[in-house]
Amino acid sequence: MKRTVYGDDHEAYRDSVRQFLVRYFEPRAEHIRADKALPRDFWLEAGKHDLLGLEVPAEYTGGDAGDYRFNAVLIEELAKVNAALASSVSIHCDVVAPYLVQLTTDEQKVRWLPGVCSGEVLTAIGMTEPAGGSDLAALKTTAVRDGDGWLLSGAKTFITNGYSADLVVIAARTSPEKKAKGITLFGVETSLPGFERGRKLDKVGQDEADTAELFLDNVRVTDAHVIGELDRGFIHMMSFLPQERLGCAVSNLAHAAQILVETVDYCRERTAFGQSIGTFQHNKFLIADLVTQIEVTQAYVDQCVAAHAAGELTSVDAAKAKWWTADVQNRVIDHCVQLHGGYGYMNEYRVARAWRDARVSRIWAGSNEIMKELIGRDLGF
Ligand SMILES: CC(C)(COP(=O)(O)OP(=O)(O)OC[C@H]1O[C@@H](n2cnc3c(N)ncnc32)[C@H](O)[C@@H]1OP(=O)(O)O)[C@@H](O)C(=O)NCCC(=O)NCCSC(=O)C1=CCCCC1
Repeated sequence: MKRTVYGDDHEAYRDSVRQFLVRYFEPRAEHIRADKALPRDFWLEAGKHDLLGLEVPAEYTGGDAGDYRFNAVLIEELAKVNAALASSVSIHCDVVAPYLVQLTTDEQKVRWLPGVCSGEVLTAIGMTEPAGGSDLAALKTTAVRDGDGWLLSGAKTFITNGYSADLVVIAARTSPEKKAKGITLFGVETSLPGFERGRKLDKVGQDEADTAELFLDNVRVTDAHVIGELDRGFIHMMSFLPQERLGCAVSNLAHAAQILVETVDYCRERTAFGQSIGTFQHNKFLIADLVTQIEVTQAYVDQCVAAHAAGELTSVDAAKAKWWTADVQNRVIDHCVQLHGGYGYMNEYRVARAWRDARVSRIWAGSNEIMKELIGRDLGF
């Protein structure tokens, strides 16, 4: 079935992203995987090729696409090549950028956005802490008034891009007595005294995206670092999380769809008992089942993308898309491993790495259980 959500301009952008990845990512993929981070020159090239500033107005040297469908095209193409690449790049230009564009003063925009678009200022967001991720309103990092500034102290963990970032949006508690209504966001330059990065965390998958612990020990910032309104940080995060979750859904599905395409090719070529393995009824029916799961899910995700482009996506729509695609992705790729037989368990095979990469989709950016909690609450339970 022809997908109708994207027009000719989106497809032209898709082609340019593909060409960029063939030229600048694929030849270096093994080195990037071993290094467990995207190198800075990759980010700088991505900046030159208009990959990083889709959310950013042109006056701050962004692309000013003004249409979420370009973001979705970018995420799809990244995820088809590599799930971790999609995670790392989308945190920068699809997750953090909206905070820096929609909640900042003109002075902050001038200070941060040109570097965000060029790849000179790499970003991350610090929500999750060692003591908790799902219960976001209970975060413990503090921001205490100190003269005309603030002193930030605490720890963040599982921060995508945290090891390389130059600017991190940190959620900190400004009013201890008010749980959700006492959190403020700060744009914190990682060069500030008292800001330290911990280890580059050793994950099960998603090797190409760096993930780190961050420590803040009395990091002094000014009011010019406050992003959005004082004590409304939780509400700001709640209003941007649907876009992050939709981005995860787009990525989850594109990743699984691509691995399935490659697996179907494998099933055509691989023979056993004198015939291609795709022709065995068990495998034929399984492939039919998997293709159907992908295509039917694609229709819902495309509908969510169109709704978000029109400003109509609800947090519940995004929650449904995120948990469902995470399950589809894991189920489909697990079957793809099985269809590859022993090769499917070898790390040198893409399908094996995809299987490791997919597992986190059910955990991060709001676990499947938190997504179902949101859907259940919406039904009045
Ligand atoms: C959904 C959730 C569990 C909700 O929490 P509670 O039950 O504590 O809060 P609750 O009772 O829902 O609300 C508090 C107040 O706040 C108001 N409000 C909420 N949303 C909004 C809103 N949109 N606008 C205005 N007000 C809002 C609410 O009305 C309430 O006010 P009230 O006290 O009644 O006066 C939330 O905490 C969550 O979502 N966790 C997952 C975090 C999570 O997703 N990390 C992910 C970190 S990022 C990550 O892991 C990665 C992403 C991608 C790749 C790398 C890793």
